[in-house]
Amino acid sequence: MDLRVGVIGTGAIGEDHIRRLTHTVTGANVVALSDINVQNARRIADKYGAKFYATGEEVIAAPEVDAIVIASWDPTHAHYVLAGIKAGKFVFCEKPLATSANDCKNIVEAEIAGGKQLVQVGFMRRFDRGYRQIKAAIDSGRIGEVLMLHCMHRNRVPGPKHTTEMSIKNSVIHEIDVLRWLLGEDYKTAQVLLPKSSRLAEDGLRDPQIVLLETQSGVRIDVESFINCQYGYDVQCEVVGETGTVRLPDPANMEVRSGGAFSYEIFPDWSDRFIEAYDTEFREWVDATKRGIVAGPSAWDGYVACVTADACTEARETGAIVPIAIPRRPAFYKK
Ligand SMILES: NC(=O)C1=CN([C@@H]2O[C@H](COP(=O)(O)OP(=O)(O)OC[C@H]3O[C@@H](n4cnc5c(N)ncnc54)[C@H](O)[C@@H]3O)[C@@H](O)[C@H]2O)C=CC1
Ligand SMILES: O=C1[C@@H](O)[C@H](O)[C@@H](O)[C@H](O)[C@H]1O
Repeated sequence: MDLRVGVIGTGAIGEDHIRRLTHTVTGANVVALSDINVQNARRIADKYGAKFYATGEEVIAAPEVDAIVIASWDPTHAHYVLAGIKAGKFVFCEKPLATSANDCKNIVEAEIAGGKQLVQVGFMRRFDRGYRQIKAAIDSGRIGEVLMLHCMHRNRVPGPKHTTEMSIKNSVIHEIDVLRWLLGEDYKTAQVLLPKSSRLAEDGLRDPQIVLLETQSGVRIDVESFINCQYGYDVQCEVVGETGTVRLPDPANMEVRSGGAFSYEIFPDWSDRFIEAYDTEFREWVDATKRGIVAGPSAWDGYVACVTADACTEARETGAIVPIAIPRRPAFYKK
């Protein structure tokens, strides 16, 4: 039987996930949805044959809904995740799990109190073919012990109402999660450097930013976050080991030789750049949910990412090197 999914938030990625659950992933069906933008949500409900509900809470309570996808704005996530846990339903929550570590802690505690893991966080880079290849290379020992990582996360232009804080809590949070997953260890300290700001960064936005992380074993990481780079969506990652390096491949795209020049298209945003990762993420989520388990990034991973992002925010505000106090992982969240 198909997994019957209710979606909260039908904006850019919410609609894309509805399309993917309907047309790309087998074994699932979007039966209910809600958004405060009622007109757009009704249009999407009609298009995909789902039932429109006036509130997210009604979607969660709907008897025909087995599992929830949350794709509303970041500050709304915690409330809906907690409601999903209370209803005993599986929840896929787009990143970040919440906008504060304290809200994440409440989610983790609620999940533990309920006695069953239900929540997966939308850290889709763990499902990307290139990052998976890097992980396999690291785990095989092919480049020796990892010493350093050089990463880049560039967006062409920021989304509406993007703030300096969001560059880390909404954007670099992807690196915070995926690098921790690649290395299999948590972070120890954070520092944020603020280079000269782009003149195209409006409303006082500090952009670019450089996030420096140190892991518990001493691996050093630099992440350039540049939200206003203008030329395209560009994610890079190079891992330097004792005996070699591995680098994230760019997605396959056509090469053009024309007019005396060689060119290679760079995607404009995340939706095309990571399309295969999102597809794989949802295939695996539907499969695991039908088996009654959480197999992807957990609420614990969302919590640790948020603790780290909060430390980065403090580091940016104070200019200090901030220690990152990662709580001890409960046995409930097996590694
Ligand atoms: N994994 C990834 O690579 C990506 C993740 N995201 C995450 O997905 C979420 C949505 O992002 P976008 O689609 O880009 O934003 P968006 O602004 O296009 O869509 C968000 C939608 O949520 C709705 N909404 C806001 N508050 C609501 C509430 N209380 N109840 C129901 N609906 C509500 C808005 O009306 C809007 O339609 C964000 O949390 C973002 O961080 C977004 C883009 C990529
Ligand atoms: O999650 C995402 C967006 O919300 C965020 O704003 C972008 O910076 C990220 O690259 C994208 O993957």
